[in-house]
Amino acid sequence: MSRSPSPASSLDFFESDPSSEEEYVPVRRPRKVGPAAGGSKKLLGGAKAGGPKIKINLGALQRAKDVAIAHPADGPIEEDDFGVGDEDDEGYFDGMIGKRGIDLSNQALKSDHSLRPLWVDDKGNIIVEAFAPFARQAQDFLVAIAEPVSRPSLIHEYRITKPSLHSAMSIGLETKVVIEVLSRLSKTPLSTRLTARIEEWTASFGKVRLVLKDNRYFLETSVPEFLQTLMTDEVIRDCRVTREIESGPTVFGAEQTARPRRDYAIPGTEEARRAERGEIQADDIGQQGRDNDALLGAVIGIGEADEMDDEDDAVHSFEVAGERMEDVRRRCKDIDLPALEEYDFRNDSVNPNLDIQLKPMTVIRPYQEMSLAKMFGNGRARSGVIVLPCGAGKTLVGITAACTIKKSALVLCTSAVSVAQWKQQFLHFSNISERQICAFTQGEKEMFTTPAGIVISTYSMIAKTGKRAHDAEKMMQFLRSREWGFLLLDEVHVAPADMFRKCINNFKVHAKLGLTATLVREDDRIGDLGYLIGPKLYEANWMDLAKNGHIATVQCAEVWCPMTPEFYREYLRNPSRKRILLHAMNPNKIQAAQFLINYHESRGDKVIVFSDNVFALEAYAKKLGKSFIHGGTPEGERLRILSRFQHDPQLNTIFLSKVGDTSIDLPEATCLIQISSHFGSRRQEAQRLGRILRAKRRNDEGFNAFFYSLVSKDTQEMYYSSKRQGFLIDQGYAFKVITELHGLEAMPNLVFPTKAQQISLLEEVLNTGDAAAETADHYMRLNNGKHMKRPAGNQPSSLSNSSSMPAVQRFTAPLEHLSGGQNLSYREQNKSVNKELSREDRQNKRDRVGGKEQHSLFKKRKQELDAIKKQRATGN
Ligand SMILES: Nc1ncnc2c1ncn2[C@@H]1O[C@H](COP(=O)(O)OP(=O)(O)OP(=O)(O)O)[C@@H](O)[C@H]1O
Repeated sequence: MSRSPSPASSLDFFESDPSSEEEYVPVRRPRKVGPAAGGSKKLLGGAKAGGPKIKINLGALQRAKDVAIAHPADGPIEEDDFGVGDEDDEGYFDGMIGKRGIDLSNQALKSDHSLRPLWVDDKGNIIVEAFAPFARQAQDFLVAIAEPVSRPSLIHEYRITKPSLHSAMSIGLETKVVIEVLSRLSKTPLSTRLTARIEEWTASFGKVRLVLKDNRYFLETSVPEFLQTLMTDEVIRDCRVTREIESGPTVFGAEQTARPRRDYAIPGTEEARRAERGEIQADDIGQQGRDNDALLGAVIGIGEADEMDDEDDAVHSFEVAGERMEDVRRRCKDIDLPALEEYDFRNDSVNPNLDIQLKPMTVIRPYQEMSLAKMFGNGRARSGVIVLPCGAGKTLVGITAACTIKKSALVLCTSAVSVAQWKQQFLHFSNISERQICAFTQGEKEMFTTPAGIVISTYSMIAKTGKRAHDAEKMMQFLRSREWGFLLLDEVHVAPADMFRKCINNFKVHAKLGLTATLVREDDRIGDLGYLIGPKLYEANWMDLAKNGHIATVQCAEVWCPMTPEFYREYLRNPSRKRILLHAMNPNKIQAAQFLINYHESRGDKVIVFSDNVFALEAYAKKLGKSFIHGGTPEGERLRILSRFQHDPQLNTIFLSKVGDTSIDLPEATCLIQISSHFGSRRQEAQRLGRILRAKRRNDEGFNAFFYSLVSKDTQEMYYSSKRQGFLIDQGYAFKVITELHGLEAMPNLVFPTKAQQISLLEEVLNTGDAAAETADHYMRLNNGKHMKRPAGNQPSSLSNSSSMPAVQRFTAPLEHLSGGQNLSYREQNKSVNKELSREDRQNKRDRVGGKEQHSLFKKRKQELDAIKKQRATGN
């Protein structure tokens, strides 16, 4: 089977069967094609019981994720199918997968291994044969106990980690159940090392709780040794609050920790409707979930999980300082006594109830119900994170959680647009009245007047430091002074950023729920969510949701556009800042964009073209006669363009800068073309794809949405592009490479058809100042979000059909301006990549002074000076 990019050379694949093996070979650069790739053909699987030793290379499996293994039982799978031996390629998949591989060399297969779907190694790496019997049940179980690493069509990967086991414990699974079920699903016996590790990692989970009572936080445990550890720990001791009358820890009765069963239905579910009609009693509530557990137990041969045995005799507790919450949580995690946060909202008589419920017409979907069942599984509200794909309805999940808890709630999101959307959705899906819900943004600063209510704000608004306006300060005091039943964090992956952490720690909150589609950051802080918010409670499988019509099925393609020789020559010669502009403005790319827009408009699609580079955005849009929106487009014009895109059959394509990555709900859009993007951000790629996942037509027979990334060949864009795709590939999306667009050259009105025109474009690009993205985005930032008059002759004209290049004014600006990303309240980029680029840039500058090659005499002198400096520094 071939591992090189698909030879697809035209758009024919639109019409082809998406399940066709030939068409969906995973797309990878032919980095290493040679003897190693086609090397030895050792036996990999299909062994007899007790047969040969097994060694699987995960990195290689990654490459083979979508290679169809049609009949695994029919014969041995050969290493070549997985590209084993192509070791040099490993670094290519950095960050996507454990590179070490899964080693089962000391394990013998069980006699009925073909019935069991899992390969499990002693480090907790798991490979699932998604085509095997019981694979479905196995995956439901794995989602609860392990981290999904990659879930393409046939081979899935998971990894057991400490946080993933804590998530499992937090939703009520027991250590022995985890081991028992894993062992039964595995083709080989579990190693003692792994079982010991699972036991060790779960031993103390759930034994320590962090509880908010009367505006004071307490650490609670029923295990005396843990109490001892906590009270003697240096950090925790430092966070302890001792009051005169309570010098020692307080002791409560057993009822404090008893785990109740859920005896209320989650609003919006069939169960809730049946309970309302009196068809089921309190005792039967939650039975469906228990039945499912029993069914899994029956399939794998064990009984229903026992109730957690934590009803000890007494609970010891001591107070910790509210303002030291982050330290307490982090320290508890570090000493392996993670503090569980649960809220017994039904028995909270201190905080007033909020009269909120879902409107009768609101019906939540099965996966939304499943995620909420994890949060409310034992009758209390567990703090944690729910991960659902873009467009899958996270807002309704959050609203339903608020309707279940029925206490005052604080909702934080990333922008003022999202605040407005959340408010509107609360009013749409629930019975909350305008009096009970308010927004806290630059423009709105009201407080609710009822005893309980909802406040929606942004992370930046809450995290703001320094002097605030009087009304904003009053609002903050109001927020800080009270207890909140529920803190809802939208796009929770932003929360670990330094400036936003205080949003979590600033308030007295009982239950926290984080929502996100992409639990990824390009730094390593995503793990902090575990102690900042709580464990991951649920993560949906994108492909399953697409199969069931909840999100659209998307065909993804990367279109390789060769650089014209003239552009490439300049690309090689120029520093990286200019290079970005050169590969974005490559005439072949502009033509490819024109061709794809025409093709999709003629099919009746609505097209969004994304460009982070605002200079390119304007240039493309004007040249192709399309509307565009970026940070500098006035609000009224933005709304007008968006509304026309939705309703006007004459306006079928819009160009969007980064401002459209999130929070723009355009269910009409069915095709996305990305012409320039912000380095290697996997999250941005997923969020952009999210714009078409909610396509209105998604349930039409045979409907596909389309996602293209236009990449200038042999430039750094290719590297970033493959990095960006990492997250989506792990969700099961296959990116097809298109190397040629048939019919492009014959297209009437093709832009830049002659060499002379291309060279004139090149001249314009080269004459453009380094801060080529000087656009209204920049003005927005300078003017603190308010619009500012642009210089004469450089007015944005979003609807302009002029074919001229945008007027440019020269001024200096940092590299980020080139991406149009400076207008976001939260930016994420691969720091190491940026460092590399600026280092390269500095080096280029050093070598070139005033655009000319530095004279060798200066170079030599510089080397001498460097040597002297070094000598001085080392004292020699
Ligand atoms: N159960 C449901 N019933 C009806 N409509 C729903 C349901 N769940 C979600 N929706 C609708 O689906 C659309 C997408 O939902 P939402 O905006 O909450 O997605 P999201 O997951 O927050 O996406 P993103 O991550 O892109 O912001 C909305 O129009 C919402 O009203």
